[in-house]
Amino acid sequence: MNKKNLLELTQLAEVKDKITAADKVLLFLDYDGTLAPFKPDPAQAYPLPAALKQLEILQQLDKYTLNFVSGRKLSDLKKMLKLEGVNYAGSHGLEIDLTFAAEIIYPLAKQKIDQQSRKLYQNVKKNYEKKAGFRVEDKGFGLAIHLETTLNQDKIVTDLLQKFKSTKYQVLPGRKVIEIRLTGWDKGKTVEYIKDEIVARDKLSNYLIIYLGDDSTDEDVFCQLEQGITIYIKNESNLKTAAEYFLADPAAVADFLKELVET
Ligand SMILES: O=P(O)(O)OC[C@H]1O[C@H](O[C@H]2O[C@H](CO)[C@@H](O)[C@H](O)[C@H]2O)[C@H](O)[C@@H](O)[C@@H]1O
Repeated sequence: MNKKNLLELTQLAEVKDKITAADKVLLFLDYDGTLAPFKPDPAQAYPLPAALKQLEILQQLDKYTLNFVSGRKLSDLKKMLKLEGVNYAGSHGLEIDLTFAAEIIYPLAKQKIDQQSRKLYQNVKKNYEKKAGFRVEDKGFGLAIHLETTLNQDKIVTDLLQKFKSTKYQVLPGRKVIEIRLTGWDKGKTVEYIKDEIVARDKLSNYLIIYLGDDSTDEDVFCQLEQGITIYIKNESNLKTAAEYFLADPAAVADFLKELVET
């Protein structure tokens, strides 16, 4: 696994050259594990102040457009970041709030969810809400089933995959979490959608996309992005990723954002 640590000088120089050559940088960031260190309670997982400080500066620069893409609910994501003049995508992009759009965009609004899929979703929710060792987060567009321990995670995932097999929902294992969300949309499609909207609105031709993310749902971006800079935030896991570069943790992300400010 020959991944490049972005905070090493050669890598940084490579990235800075690309930034200098572009008229505009579309900077996309995931939230949990990228800007905010993991906490047992999601309500206590705040962005690192050092990262927020740099984001506030970048937001003021004409060169940058800031976009946040998270598995969290849109309202939750906005509450945690509290940044004005930036684009937000919550629920893995199933709810998108663009600064220049009149309304919230729901990419799968037209998709009909059959009775059987709805029923199963509610049953699974109720079932895990009652179980010790689990915490269920209902985000409307999906469930996050948080696990205290990963001991039985594989077995639970297998069971849920079987249950949701012929439904409108997909089951995605993460770090001590299992996400159940609507099929047909992901963070990769979200980034593509937001990029197209910005490019059309600002008539951009010479732009650079940078995406930073830390988990399996961010891999959809790393795999789908045709051009741009992809950065994996490793945290405590290994370097199994399609991203080109890596950073150690949210503190390293804050350092990288500072480098962007200074470029
Ligand atoms: O797309 P992200 O911004 O990375 O969000 C993914 C999920 O993150 C949250 O859960 C994770 O972070 C929590 C806070 O540190 C932690 O308690 C939990 O164990 C992690 O799985 C969030 O609660 C989910 O809704 C997001 O989908």
